[in-house]
Amino acid sequence: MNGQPLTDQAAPLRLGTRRSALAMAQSGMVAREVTRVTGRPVELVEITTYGDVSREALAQIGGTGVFVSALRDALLEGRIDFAVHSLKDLPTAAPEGLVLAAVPEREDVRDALVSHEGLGLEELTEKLAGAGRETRIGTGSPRRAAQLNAWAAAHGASVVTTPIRGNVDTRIGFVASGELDAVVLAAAGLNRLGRAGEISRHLDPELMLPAPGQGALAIECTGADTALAAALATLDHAPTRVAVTAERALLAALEAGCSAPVGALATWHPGSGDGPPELQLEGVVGTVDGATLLKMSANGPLVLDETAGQQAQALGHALAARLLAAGASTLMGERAR
Ligand SMILES: NCc1[nH]cc(CCC(=O)O)c1CC(=O)O
Repeated sequence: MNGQPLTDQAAPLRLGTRRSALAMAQSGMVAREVTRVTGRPVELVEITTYGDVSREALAQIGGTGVFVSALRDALLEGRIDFAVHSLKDLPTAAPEGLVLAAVPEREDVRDALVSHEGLGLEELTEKLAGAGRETRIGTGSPRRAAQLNAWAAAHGASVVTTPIRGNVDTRIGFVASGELDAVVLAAAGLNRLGRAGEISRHLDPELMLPAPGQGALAIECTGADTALAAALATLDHAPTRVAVTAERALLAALEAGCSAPVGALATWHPGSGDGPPELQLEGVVGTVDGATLLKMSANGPLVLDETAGQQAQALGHALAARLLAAGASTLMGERAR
């Protein structure tokens, strides 16, 4: 064999990551997996992204990869060997010069409520209504606000959604301090931080469709090191990759960014008889005040072969076309073209 010199093989691989507790936790998990499949040590290289330093509301700055661009620059400049992102923070446009080497198996896709006294939405709003006041729920996400407000309207509950930002401690801190009655966070994040015990209730996707790609990670590299790309590819989980492909195709076709009030969830179901499994894609678009929620689903048999990605994209595009025909773009607000 005349592969790379031994010293290179033994050199640590450089994993680029954001420095938040959540990013470090999920990057640490990926690092252990990469060491397992390559036999090489992995060192974490902390990169500060614009999303980490800007105090602007995400709804204002989001949609253009504010958590991602600095990591991609580091990849393209050769300062790191691969990057780990939360898939839901990745813009849908494929970046020049980079490959999505792997989408590992997804964590819990659901959003979670962390509330005063651990109450569920119904009990919480009823209790506070009894005390003569509205329920204040913190979330910086228009998608979550839209669906919370729609739930409140349907249940005759008085809910006020308040934009918040910050890391998990900051957000949960608003509930602990009594400033807010509840906050909504991704269950996957709390699980990966070992803080699942702080979840009061998981929100059923019926009530709260997650963000496209929620709960999944993305491992990105340049592909120049083909041996590394091949090793990373062994961490790919095809059912997850195909599901998030459908969700992201829907998002892309709606021309919505990660900060738009759009939810999507693709789930696998057994096919009929001997047929292939079915991929079901649900999508929601709404107004932040929850006055209108447009919710639709599409499904189709899908074989997990080399055309699976295209089939999933077609499913996402078809659902987007139906949502747009029903007026989705008006709901999301006029977009620059
Ligand atoms: N927008 C920030 C972000 N990106 C990914 C997650 C959670 C983890 C995941 O979805 O994989 C979070 C925090 C949150 O939504 O509570």
